Amino acid sequence: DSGSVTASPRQQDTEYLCPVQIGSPAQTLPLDFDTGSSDLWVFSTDTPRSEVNGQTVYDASSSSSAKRLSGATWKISYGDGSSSSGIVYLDTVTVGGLTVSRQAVEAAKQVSSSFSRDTSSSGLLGLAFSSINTVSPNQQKTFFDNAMPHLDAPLFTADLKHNADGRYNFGYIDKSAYTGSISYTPVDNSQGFWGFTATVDGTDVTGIADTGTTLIYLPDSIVTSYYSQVSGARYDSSNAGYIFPCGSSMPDFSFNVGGGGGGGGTVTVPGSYVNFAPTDQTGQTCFGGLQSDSSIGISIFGDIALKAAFVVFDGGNKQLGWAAK
Ligand SMILES: CC(C)C[C@H](NC(=O)C[C@H](O)[C@H](CC1CCCCC1)NC(=O)CC[C@H](O)[C@H](Cc1ccccc1)NC(=O)OC(C)(C)C)C(=O)O
Repeated sequence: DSGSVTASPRQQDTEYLCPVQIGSPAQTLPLDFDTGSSDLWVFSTDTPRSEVNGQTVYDASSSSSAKRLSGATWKISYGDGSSSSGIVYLDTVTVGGLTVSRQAVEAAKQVSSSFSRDTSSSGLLGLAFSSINTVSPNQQKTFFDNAMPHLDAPLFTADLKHNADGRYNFGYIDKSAYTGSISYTPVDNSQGFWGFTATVDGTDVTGIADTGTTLIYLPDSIVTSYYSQVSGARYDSSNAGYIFPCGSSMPDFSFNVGGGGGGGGTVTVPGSYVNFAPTDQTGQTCFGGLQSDSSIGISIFGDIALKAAFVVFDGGNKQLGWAAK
Protein backbone atom coordinates (compact mmCIF):
# COMPACT_ATOMS: atom_id res chain seq x y z
CA ASP A 1 0.00 0.00 0.00
CA SER A 2 0.92 3.63 -0.31
CA GLY A 3 -0.62 7.07 0.18
CA SER A 4 -0.02 10.64 -0.91
CA VAL A 5 -1.60 13.76 0.57
CA THR A 6 -1.22 17.51 0.06
CA ALA A 7 0.25 19.63 2.85
CA SER A 8 -1.07 23.20 2.70
CA PRO A 9 0.75 26.03 4.53
CA ARG A 10 -1.25 28.31 6.85
CA GLN A 11 -0.39 31.76 8.24
CA GLN A 12 2.96 32.31 6.47
CA ASP A 13 4.11 28.68 6.80
CA THR A 14 3.41 28.65 10.57
CA GLU A 15 1.80 25.23 10.13
CA TYR A 16 0.92 22.79 7.35
CA LEU A 17 -2.50 21.11 7.20
CA CYS A 18 -3.53 17.91 5.39
CA PRO A 19 -7.06 16.56 4.67
CA VAL A 20 -7.76 13.31 6.58
CA GLN A 21 -10.82 11.08 6.14
CA ILE A 22 -12.25 9.63 9.38
CA GLY A 23 -15.23 7.27 9.79
CA SER A 24 -17.99 5.84 7.57
CA PRO A 25 -19.25 7.74 5.73
CA ALA A 26 -16.00 9.72 5.56
CA GLN A 27 -15.69 12.93 7.54
CA THR A 28 -12.77 15.01 6.18
CA LEU A 29 -10.84 17.09 8.72
CA PRO A 30 -7.73 19.28 8.12
CA LEU A 31 -5.02 18.02 10.50
CA ASP A 32 -1.51 19.21 11.36
CA PHE A 33 0.90 16.29 10.65
CA ASP A 34 3.37 16.43 13.51
CA THR A 35 6.58 14.38 13.60
CA GLY A 36 7.12 15.90 17.08
CA SER A 37 4.23 14.09 18.80
CA SER A 38 2.32 10.80 18.59
CA ASP A 39 -1.38 11.42 19.22
CA LEU A 40 -4.05 11.66 16.50
CA TRP A 41 -6.55 13.97 18.16
CA VAL A 42 -9.44 15.96 16.72
CA PHE A 43 -12.00 18.60 17.57
CA SER A 44 -15.22 16.64 18.06
CA THR A 45 -18.87 16.83 19.01
CA ASP A 46 -17.49 16.16 22.51
CA THR A 47 -15.63 19.50 22.45
CA PRO A 48 -17.50 22.27 24.32
CA ARG A 49 -19.22 24.67 21.90
CA SER A 50 -17.46 27.54 23.67
CA GLU A 51 -14.08 26.11 22.62
CA VAL A 52 -15.04 25.45 18.98
CA ASN A 53 -14.46 28.43 16.70
CA GLY A 54 -15.38 27.33 13.18
CA GLN A 55 -13.23 24.19 13.14
CA THR A 56 -14.64 21.06 11.41
CA VAL A 57 -15.47 18.52 14.13
CA TYR A 58 -15.52 14.69 14.18
CA ASP A 59 -18.87 13.15 15.08
CA ALA A 60 -18.30 9.53 16.17
CA SER A 61 -22.06 8.98 16.56
CA SER A 62 -22.56 9.42 12.81
CA SER A 63 -19.81 6.96 11.88
CA SER A 64 -20.96 3.32 11.56
CA SER A 65 -17.34 2.15 11.98
CA ALA A 66 -16.64 4.12 15.20
CA LYS A 67 -16.22 2.14 18.39
CA ARG A 68 -15.63 3.79 21.77
CA LEU A 69 -12.37 2.55 23.36
CA SER A 70 -13.98 2.22 26.78
CA GLY A 71 -12.02 3.56 29.75
CA ALA A 72 -9.35 5.16 27.54
CA THR A 73 -8.44 8.82 28.00
CA TRP A 74 -5.67 11.12 26.74
CA LYS A 75 -4.12 14.35 27.87
CA ILE A 76 -1.34 16.20 26.04
CA SER A 77 0.63 19.42 26.40
CA TYR A 78 3.05 20.80 23.81
CA GLY A 79 6.22 22.84 23.80
CA ASP A 80 4.34 26.04 23.05
CA GLY A 81 2.24 25.61 26.20
CA SER A 82 -0.92 24.54 24.40
CA SER A 83 -2.83 21.46 25.55
CA SER A 84 -5.87 19.25 24.97
CA SER A 85 -7.48 16.13 26.43
CA GLY A 86 -10.41 13.77 25.96
CA ILE A 87 -11.68 10.30 25.15
CA VAL A 88 -10.82 7.72 22.48
CA TYR A 89 -12.61 5.98 19.61
CA LEU A 90 -11.31 3.37 17.17
CA ASP A 91 -12.34 4.24 13.63
CA THR A 92 -11.26 4.01 10.00
CA VAL A 93 -8.73 6.67 9.01
CA THR A 94 -7.61 7.34 5.43
CA VAL A 95 -4.69 9.59 4.43
CA GLY A 96 -4.17 10.18 0.71
CA GLY A 97 -5.82 6.87 -0.20
CA LEU A 98 -4.02 4.83 2.52
CA THR A 99 -6.48 3.32 5.01
CA VAL A 100 -5.98 2.08 8.59
CA SER A 101 -9.13 0.33 9.81
CA ARG A 102 -8.80 0.48 13.61
CA GLN A 103 -6.94 3.72 14.32
CA ALA A 104 -7.17 5.38 17.72
CA VAL A 105 -8.97 8.67 17.09
CA GLU A 106 -8.66 10.85 20.18
CA ALA A 107 -11.73 13.09 20.53
CA ALA A 108 -11.14 16.34 22.43
CA LYS A 109 -13.32 17.15 25.44
CA GLN A 110 -11.12 20.15 26.16
CA VAL A 111 -8.72 22.26 24.07
CA SER A 112 -6.62 25.23 25.19
CA SER A 113 -7.26 28.72 23.83
CA SER A 114 -4.56 28.69 21.15
CA PHE A 115 -6.27 25.66 19.55
CA SER A 116 -9.67 27.39 19.71
CA ARG A 117 -8.09 30.48 18.08
CA ASP A 118 -6.53 28.45 15.24
CA THR A 119 -9.69 28.19 13.12
CA SER A 120 -7.97 26.35 10.24
CA SER A 121 -6.82 23.27 12.15
CA SER A 122 -9.12 20.47 13.40
CA GLY A 123 -6.35 18.71 15.31
CA LEU A 124 -3.09 16.84 14.95
CA LEU A 125 -1.92 13.59 13.37
CA GLY A 126 1.16 12.49 15.31
CA LEU A 127 4.03 10.93 13.35
CA ALA A 128 6.65 10.58 16.09
CA PHE A 129 7.18 7.16 17.75
CA SER A 130 4.27 5.47 19.51
CA SER A 131 6.30 5.30 22.74
CA ILE A 132 5.19 8.87 23.51
CA ASN A 133 1.48 8.43 22.73
CA THR A 134 -0.49 9.78 25.72
CA VAL A 135 -3.52 7.41 25.73
CA SER A 136 -4.05 5.70 29.09
CA PRO A 137 -4.28 3.00 30.41
CA ASN A 138 -3.32 1.34 27.09
CA GLN A 139 -0.99 3.41 24.87
CA GLN A 140 -2.12 3.53 21.22
CA LYS A 141 -0.19 3.36 17.94
CA THR A 142 0.28 6.19 15.47
CA PHE A 143 -1.28 6.08 12.01
CA PHE A 144 2.17 5.39 10.54
CA ASP A 145 2.89 2.53 12.97
CA ASN A 146 -0.47 0.94 12.14
CA ALA A 147 0.07 1.41 8.40
CA MET A 148 3.76 0.39 8.30
CA PRO A 149 3.33 -3.40 7.89
CA HIS A 150 1.08 -2.81 4.86
CA LEU A 151 3.29 -0.18 3.18
CA ASP A 152 5.38 -1.04 0.10
CA ALA A 153 8.31 0.47 2.06
CA PRO A 154 8.30 1.19 5.84
CA LEU A 155 8.72 4.97 5.49
CA PHE A 156 7.03 8.28 4.82
CA THR A 157 8.45 11.42 3.20
CA ALA A 158 7.87 15.10 3.91
CA ASP A 159 8.11 17.62 1.09
CA LEU A 160 7.00 20.91 2.67
CA LYS A 161 7.23 24.12 0.65
CA HIS A 162 7.42 27.87 1.29
CA ASN A 163 4.03 29.45 0.62
CA ALA A 164 2.95 26.57 -1.64
CA ASP A 165 1.31 23.17 -1.30
CA GLY A 166 3.74 20.36 -0.49
CA ARG A 167 3.17 16.67 0.10
CA TYR A 168 3.47 13.76 2.54
CA ASN A 169 3.91 10.37 0.86
CA PHE A 170 3.57 7.04 2.68
CA GLY A 171 5.27 3.82 1.53
CA TYR A 172 7.43 5.11 -1.32
CA ILE A 173 10.04 7.64 -2.36
CA ASP A 174 9.04 9.87 -5.29
CA LYS A 175 12.27 10.25 -7.27
CA SER A 176 10.90 13.28 -9.10
CA ALA A 177 10.51 15.19 -5.82
CA TYR A 178 14.20 15.78 -5.14
CA THR A 179 17.53 16.46 -6.84
CA GLY A 180 20.88 14.75 -6.34
CA SER A 181 21.13 11.92 -3.82
CA ILE A 182 19.52 11.31 -0.43
CA SER A 183 21.96 11.42 2.52
CA TYR A 184 20.94 9.12 5.36
CA THR A 185 21.78 9.36 9.04
CA PRO A 186 20.76 7.13 11.97
CA VAL A 187 17.72 8.03 14.11
CA ASP A 188 17.83 7.98 17.91
CA ASN A 189 14.21 7.43 18.95
CA SER A 190 15.00 6.93 22.66
CA GLN A 191 12.97 10.06 23.50
CA GLY A 192 10.20 9.09 21.07
CA PHE A 193 11.32 11.67 18.50
CA TRP A 194 13.09 11.53 15.11
CA GLY A 195 16.43 12.42 16.73
CA PHE A 196 19.55 12.82 14.61
CA THR A 197 22.91 14.57 14.49
CA ALA A 198 23.83 17.19 11.90
CA THR A 199 26.99 19.27 11.51
CA VAL A 200 26.75 23.06 11.42
CA ASP A 201 29.98 24.97 10.70
CA GLY A 202 31.95 21.94 11.84
CA THR A 203 29.98 21.63 15.10
CA ASP A 204 27.87 18.52 15.73
CA VAL A 205 24.27 19.36 16.66
CA THR A 206 21.90 16.69 17.96
CA GLY A 207 18.25 17.60 17.47
CA ILE A 208 14.90 16.41 16.19
CA ALA A 209 13.18 16.68 12.81
CA ASP A 210 9.85 18.20 13.76
CA THR A 211 7.18 19.11 11.18
CA GLY A 212 5.00 20.52 13.99
CA THR A 213 7.51 23.21 14.97
CA THR A 214 7.58 26.27 12.76
CA LEU A 215 11.13 27.53 13.28
CA ILE A 216 14.65 26.17 13.73
CA TYR A 217 15.94 26.17 17.33
CA LEU A 218 19.70 25.56 17.72
CA PRO A 219 22.44 26.14 20.35
CA ASP A 220 23.17 29.77 21.22
CA SER A 221 26.72 29.70 19.81
CA ILE A 222 25.47 28.81 16.33
CA VAL A 223 22.61 31.31 16.43
CA THR A 224 24.69 34.26 17.65
CA SER A 225 27.35 33.62 15.03
CA TYR A 226 24.68 33.48 12.30
CA TYR A 227 23.11 36.82 13.29
CA SER A 228 26.54 38.46 13.74
CA GLN A 229 26.57 38.53 9.92
CA VAL A 230 23.37 40.64 9.80
CA SER A 231 23.77 44.34 10.59
CA GLY A 232 21.11 45.55 12.99
CA ALA A 233 20.23 42.03 14.15
CA ARG A 234 19.79 41.69 17.90
CA TYR A 235 18.16 39.56 20.56
CA ASP A 236 14.95 41.35 21.63
CA SER A 237 13.47 40.22 24.94
CA SER A 238 9.99 41.58 24.20
CA ASN A 239 9.83 39.37 21.11
CA ALA A 240 11.81 36.66 22.93
CA GLY A 241 14.03 36.16 19.93
CA TYR A 242 16.39 37.58 17.34
CA ILE A 243 14.98 40.39 15.21
CA PHE A 244 16.51 42.48 12.42
CA PRO A 245 15.56 45.16 9.85
CA CYS A 246 13.09 43.58 7.38
CA GLY A 247 15.17 44.85 4.45
CA SER A 248 18.19 42.80 5.53
CA SER A 249 19.47 40.27 3.02
CA MET A 250 19.92 37.17 5.18
CA PRO A 251 22.80 34.73 4.66
CA ASP A 252 21.88 31.17 3.69
CA PHE A 253 22.02 28.66 6.55
CA SER A 254 23.52 25.22 5.81
CA PHE A 255 23.89 22.00 7.74
CA ASN A 256 25.47 18.67 6.82
CA VAL A 257 23.75 15.34 7.33
CA GLY A 258 25.29 11.87 7.09
CA GLY A 259 28.83 13.27 7.23
CA GLY A 260 31.63 10.76 7.81
CA GLY A 261 33.33 9.03 4.86
CA GLY A 262 30.99 9.91 2.02
CA GLY A 263 30.97 13.57 3.07
CA GLY A 264 27.21 13.26 3.47
CA GLY A 265 24.85 15.86 2.07
CA THR A 266 24.37 19.53 2.71
CA VAL A 267 20.97 21.12 3.26
CA THR A 268 20.92 24.83 2.45
CA VAL A 269 18.13 26.93 3.93
CA PRO A 270 17.81 30.04 1.75
CA GLY A 271 18.35 33.26 3.70
CA SER A 272 14.88 34.37 2.58
CA TYR A 273 13.37 31.56 4.71
CA VAL A 274 15.25 32.86 7.77
CA ASN A 275 13.51 36.20 7.27
CA PHE A 276 10.40 34.65 8.78
CA ALA A 277 7.87 37.44 9.29
CA PRO A 278 7.44 41.05 10.46
CA THR A 279 7.11 41.48 14.24
CA ASP A 280 4.34 44.08 13.81
CA GLN A 281 2.20 45.87 11.25
CA THR A 282 4.83 48.51 10.52
CA GLY A 283 6.95 45.89 8.75
CA GLN A 284 10.14 47.60 9.94
CA THR A 285 11.44 44.77 12.10
CA CYS A 286 11.38 41.07 11.21
CA PHE A 287 11.56 37.94 13.36
CA GLY A 288 14.20 35.29 12.61
CA GLY A 289 13.39 31.77 11.51
CA LEU A 290 16.53 30.61 13.35
CA GLN A 291 16.32 31.01 17.14
CA SER A 292 18.15 29.78 20.24
CA ASP A 293 17.17 26.46 21.84
CA SER A 294 18.40 27.58 25.29
CA SER A 295 14.88 27.86 26.74
CA ILE A 296 13.78 24.54 25.16
CA GLY A 297 16.46 22.04 26.16
CA ILE A 298 16.50 20.34 22.76
CA SER A 299 17.49 21.47 19.27
CA ILE A 300 14.67 21.42 16.74
CA PHE A 301 14.94 21.36 12.95
CA GLY A 302 11.43 22.67 12.28
CA ASP A 303 9.56 23.69 9.14
CA ILE A 304 12.05 26.42 8.16
CA ALA A 305 14.67 23.65 7.69
CA LEU A 306 12.31 20.92 6.46
CA LYS A 307 10.84 23.04 3.66
CA ALA A 308 14.36 23.45 2.22
CA ALA A 309 14.67 19.68 1.74
CA PHE A 310 13.00 16.40 0.78
CA VAL A 311 13.03 14.35 3.99
CA VAL A 312 12.65 10.56 4.34
CA PHE A 313 11.37 9.35 7.72
CA ASP A 314 12.44 5.70 7.50
CA GLY A 315 10.73 3.75 10.29
CA GLY A 316 11.93 0.36 9.05
CA ASN A 317 15.64 1.20 9.19
CA LYS A 318 15.31 3.98 11.85
CA GLN A 319 17.10 6.54 9.70
CA LEU A 320 16.43 10.00 8.31
CA GLY A 321 17.19 10.85 4.69
CA TRP A 322 17.75 14.41 3.48
CA ALA A 323 17.93 15.58 -0.13
CA ALA A 324 17.96 18.93 -1.91
CA LYS A 325 15.01 19.77 -4.18
C1 LIG B 1 3.33 15.71 24.05
C2 LIG B 1 4.74 15.13 23.87
C3 LIG B 1 4.67 13.65 23.80
C4 LIG B 1 5.35 15.70 22.59
C5 LIG B 1 5.48 17.22 22.62
N1 LIG B 1 5.88 17.67 21.32
C6 LIG B 1 5.94 19.00 21.05
O1 LIG B 1 5.60 19.87 21.85
C7 LIG B 1 6.46 19.38 19.68
C8 LIG B 1 5.36 19.40 18.66
O2 LIG B 1 5.90 19.35 17.34
C9 LIG B 1 4.43 20.62 18.79
C10 LIG B 1 3.24 20.52 17.83
C11 LIG B 1 2.42 21.84 17.77
C12 LIG B 1 1.63 22.06 19.03
C13 LIG B 1 0.74 23.30 18.95
C14 LIG B 1 -0.19 23.25 17.76
C15 LIG B 1 0.58 23.02 16.45
C16 LIG B 1 1.48 21.80 16.56
N2 LIG B 1 5.22 21.81 18.46
C17 LIG B 1 5.35 22.81 19.36
O3 LIG B 1 4.86 22.81 20.47
C18 LIG B 1 6.11 24.04 18.89
C19 LIG B 1 5.07 25.12 18.63
C20 LIG B 1 5.14 25.62 17.19
O4 LIG B 1 6.38 26.07 16.84
C21 LIG B 1 4.01 26.63 16.94
C22 LIG B 1 2.89 25.88 16.28
C23 LIG B 1 1.69 26.69 16.07
C24 LIG B 1 1.16 26.75 14.81
C25 LIG B 1 0.02 27.49 14.55
C26 LIG B 1 -0.62 28.14 15.60
C27 LIG B 1 -0.09 28.08 16.89
C28 LIG B 1 1.07 27.35 17.13
N3 LIG B 1 4.48 27.74 16.07
C29 LIG B 1 4.91 28.90 16.56
O5 LIG B 1 4.93 29.15 17.74
O6 LIG B 1 5.31 29.73 15.54
C30 LIG B 1 5.81 31.07 15.82
C31 LIG B 1 7.05 30.99 16.70
C32 LIG B 1 6.13 31.66 14.48
C33 LIG B 1 4.71 31.86 16.51
C34 LIG B 1 6.52 17.60 23.67
O7 LIG B 1 7.71 17.55 23.32
O8 LIG B 1 6.09 17.94 24.78
